[in-house]
Amino acid sequence: MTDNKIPTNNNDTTKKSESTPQQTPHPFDAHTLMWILMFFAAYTIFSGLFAQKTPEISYSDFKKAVISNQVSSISFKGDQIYGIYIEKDADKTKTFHTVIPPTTDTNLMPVLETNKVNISAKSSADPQWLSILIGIVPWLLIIAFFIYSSRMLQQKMGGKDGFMGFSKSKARLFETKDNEINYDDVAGVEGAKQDLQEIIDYLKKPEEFNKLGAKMPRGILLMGPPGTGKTMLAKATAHEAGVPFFSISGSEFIEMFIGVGASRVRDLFKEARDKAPALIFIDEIDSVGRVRGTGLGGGNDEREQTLNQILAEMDGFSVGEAVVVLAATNRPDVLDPALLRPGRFDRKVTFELPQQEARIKILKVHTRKVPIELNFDYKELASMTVGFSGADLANLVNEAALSAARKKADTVTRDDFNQAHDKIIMGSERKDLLNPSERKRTAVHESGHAIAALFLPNSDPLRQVSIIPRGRALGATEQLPVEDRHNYTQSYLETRLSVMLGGRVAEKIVLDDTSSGASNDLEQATHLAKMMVTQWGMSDAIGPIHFKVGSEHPFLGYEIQQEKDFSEKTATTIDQEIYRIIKEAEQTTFAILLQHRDDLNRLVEELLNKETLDIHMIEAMLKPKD
Ligand SMILES: Nc1ncnc2c1ncn2[C@@H]1O[C@H](COP(=O)(O)OP(=O)(O)OP(=O)(O)O)[C@@H](O)[C@H]1O
Ligand SMILES: [Zn+2]
Repeated sequence: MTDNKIPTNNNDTTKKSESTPQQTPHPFDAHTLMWILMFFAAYTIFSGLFAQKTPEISYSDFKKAVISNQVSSISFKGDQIYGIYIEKDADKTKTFHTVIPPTTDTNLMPVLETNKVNISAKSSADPQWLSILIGIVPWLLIIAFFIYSSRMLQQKMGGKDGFMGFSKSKARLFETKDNEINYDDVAGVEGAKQDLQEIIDYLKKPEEFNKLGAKMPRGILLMGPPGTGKTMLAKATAHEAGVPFFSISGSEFIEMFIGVGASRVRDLFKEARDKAPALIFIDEIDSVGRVRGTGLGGGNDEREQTLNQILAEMDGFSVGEAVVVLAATNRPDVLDPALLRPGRFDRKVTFELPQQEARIKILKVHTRKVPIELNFDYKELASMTVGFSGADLANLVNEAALSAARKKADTVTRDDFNQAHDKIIMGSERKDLLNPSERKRTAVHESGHAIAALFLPNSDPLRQVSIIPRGRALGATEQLPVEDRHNYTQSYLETRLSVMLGGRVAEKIVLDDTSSGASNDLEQATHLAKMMVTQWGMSDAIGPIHFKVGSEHPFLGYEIQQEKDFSEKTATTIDQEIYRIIKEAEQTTFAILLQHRDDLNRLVEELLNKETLDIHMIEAMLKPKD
C-alpha cells in the first residue's frame, strides 16, 4: 500500500485547519532582541573587567607619589584621577587610578604644578552614561525574557497575535472558508444536531428572529464524556450556519498574571461581536467555571475573575447581537450554578457514548478515505467496540490502517482491525517478557477465566484468550459484552463474579498455589460485590436499601468521597455480605472448573502452543469431548 492512501491522522480535517495559525513573520522579533541584549550584557561585563585593570591606590599614596616625583601625567574624570607613572623600572605597573575625597583639597593643584605633572581633564558624562546602562541592562533582560517566553507560549498554543499580544483573546478563529467540518462528518449524534438546528437557523438570519422579538438562547452547554464529538459538532454548527467560529479552551484563558484571563474574555467577546453573527466555543468550561469560593480546587482569584467576566459578557449581549456561545464540559456537576442561570448557559445538550448503530455510522465516516476490504462487516466491528467513544473509533480506524501499511497491503482488513482493537484495549504486545513458568501460570489463569465464561449460564460470549503480555497485563480473556447493557440482572452479575475469579481458582486447582497476578481480578470483583450489596439491593441481609458509599463519577470513573449514611453495625453487615457473595461465586467457579478439568488442561496446552486462541479455535478444540 502506498503511503498517501494511509491517513496519518483520521481527523485530519480538524487538525489541518487548526494548525494554520496566521503568523506574520516579524523581522525584529523577540528572538533577535534577546540576542542583542545578551550581547550588551556580555559587553558591559567585559568592559567592567577592563576598567578594573588600572590598579586603584589611596589618595595619600597618590599624593606621596606626586611629591616624590614619580607621576608623569594625570587625567581628571569626575571624582576620579587616572594617572601614569614616570617609567623607572620595566616591571612596575605604569598606570593607576584613585578617587578624590569629597572634601576639597586646595593643596593638590600647587603640589601637582611644582612637580610638573601633566594635567588633563575629561567630562564626567561618559562614565555616568555607562553606569546608567549598567543599571538598565538587567531590567531590559528581565523584560525581554518575559516577552520572549510569552511569545514562545503563544507559538506553542498556535496563537496568532503579534509581538505584545498578552491581552489578545488567544482564541483560534476559523473563518467560514477555513471550516470544513459539516454535519455529515459528525455521526450518530442526531439528537444533539436537532437541538442545535434552531441556533443554525438563527445565526443564518438573525434579523428574522429579532424582527419578531424572539429571544434566542445565548449559551448552550454541551455535556458528555470525552471524545464524543462536542468540539466537532460545535465547529460543524458554525460551518452549517456559515459564520466565523471562535474556539478557545477554558484553561487557555488563565495564565500566570492576574487579570489576563478576564481581559482575554473581554477581547474574545469583542472580536466575536465585531464579526457577528458568530459562534464562540469554550471547551473545558469547567476549568474556569467551577463553583466559586469553595474548597474544591481552592480559591483562585484569577479563575473567579475570568468566570465573572464571562458571566458579565453573557449578560451584556444586546438583543441585536447575533453571537451564540457553546461551551463543552465532561464535569457538569462541578459547574457554578451562576453559569446555568437564564440568559447564560440555560440550554443543555447531552452527548452519550455511541450505541451500536451510532458506532457503525461513526466507523463509516472515518473509513471514508481508507481503502477497506470488500464485504467488510461493520456490524461485527461495532459489536466489538462497546464503550468506545467517537475519538476511540477514529483511533481504531487509524491503527488498523497503520497495521495494513506495515504489511504493505493494499486494503485494510478485518485482521488489521482485530489487531488494532487488541492494541488499543490492552496495549502493545510485549512478546519477550514471560519466562516459562510465568507463561504456564498465565496460561492456566486465562484458561480458568475462559472455561468459566464458556460454561457458566448467562455469561457474556467469549471472544478470545491470549497469553501474550500487553501493556501491564500478562494475558487476557476477552468477552464480547452483549450490546450496551444498562441494566444487569443479579444472575448475570453473579456469573460475572465467577468468571472474574476463574483465573485465581484455576491457579489453585492446577498449580495448587495462587499468585499476585489475580489482584486486579479481585479488586474488580470486590467492587462489583460492593455495588450489588450497597447500591442494587441484591443482598437479603441488607435488603432493598441504597447506601451512599462514595458514588462512582458517571464520566470519570473515580469515586468521589461522600459521607457515610449508615451505622457501624450496618457497615459490618455490608462487609459480611460482600464476603459471602464473593465466596459463593468462588465456589461456583471451583465447581465448574473441576467439572471441566479436562477442557481446562487442554486449553492450557493449546494456549502454550498457539498463544492466542479465538472462539472458533476454542470451540473446535473442545468439541469432541462435549
Ligand atoms: N460523533 C462523531 N462522529 C465522527 N467522529 C467523531 C465523533 N465523535 C468523536 N469523533 C472523533 O473524535 C475526535 C475528537 O472528538 P471531539 O474533540 O469533538 O470530542 P469532544 O467531545 O470535544 O472531546 P473532549 O471532551 O475530549 O474535548 C474527532 O476529531 C473525531 O475524529
Ligand atoms: Zn485474571
